[in-house]
Amino acid sequence: MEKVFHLGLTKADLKGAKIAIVPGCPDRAKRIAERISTAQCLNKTREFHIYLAELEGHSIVVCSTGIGGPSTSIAVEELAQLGVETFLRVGTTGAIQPHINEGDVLVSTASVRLDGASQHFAPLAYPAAADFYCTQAMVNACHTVGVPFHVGITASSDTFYPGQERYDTHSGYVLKAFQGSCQEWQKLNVMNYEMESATLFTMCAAIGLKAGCVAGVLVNRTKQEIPNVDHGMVENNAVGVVIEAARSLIKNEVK
Ligand SMILES: O=P(O)(O)O[C@H]1O[C@H](CO)[C@@H](O)[C@H]1O
Ligand SMILES: O=c1cc[nH]c(=O)[nH]1
Repeated sequence: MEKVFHLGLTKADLKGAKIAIVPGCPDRAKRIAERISTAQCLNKTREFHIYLAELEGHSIVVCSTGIGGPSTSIAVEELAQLGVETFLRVGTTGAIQPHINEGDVLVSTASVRLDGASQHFAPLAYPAAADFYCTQAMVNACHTVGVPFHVGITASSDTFYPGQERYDTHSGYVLKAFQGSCQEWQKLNVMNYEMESATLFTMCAAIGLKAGCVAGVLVNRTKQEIPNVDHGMVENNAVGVVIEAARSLIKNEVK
């Protein structure tokens, strides 16, 4: 098989891996892979840093997606061409409900589609829903790891600033379409904002793949805009959950 366009890998490179852990941040990909086992770096190209590790005797890929839907859709498409069937995103996030604390872990059941890329896979009426079994594995993993967690709906935006209604910007202006949107999502019981899950959930459901998403809370937007929490602690909590979720999916699949 030829190498896929962006990731520059062939099917043989993945050694039969069926599960990918997909963080946004390239540096996080390395830390996750090394926390799982001795890890092999398969490639580093653009925002895609790809590692192969071994979990429960099976190969597992860790591949960063970069920020946002377009690059996420490339990583998912090309990993699927290489044989991956299940995608577990682990990210960071901003909470918008007052009862959620920094460091808590949020498991997304579905996402508000404030992205553009998902509309290249299915019309807006189609839900951005996580796979049930991936979500169940994430929730069970939260119990196993023993972190405070919340389960619910995420707003997933193409932009970090206007789409998440941030006024602490160069212009201070937010397009009318987004003015009041954060309060609307709060009233509709949305837990948080991040930037990839809408694309990930929609494309995976539409093309017959499975996806779940967990995120560590860096900031609670009802209190402040700039995080002042230990990023390492936030990442550790969420990464611990995604690794345990992957472990249980492998064990249950394989038996
Ligand atoms: O920490 P990651 O996985 O990158 O996720 C979140 O952080 C980035 C924005 O700072 C976006 O990618 C958002 O989804
Ligand atoms: O507020 C936040 C924090 C992290 N990532 C986001 O997309 N939003």
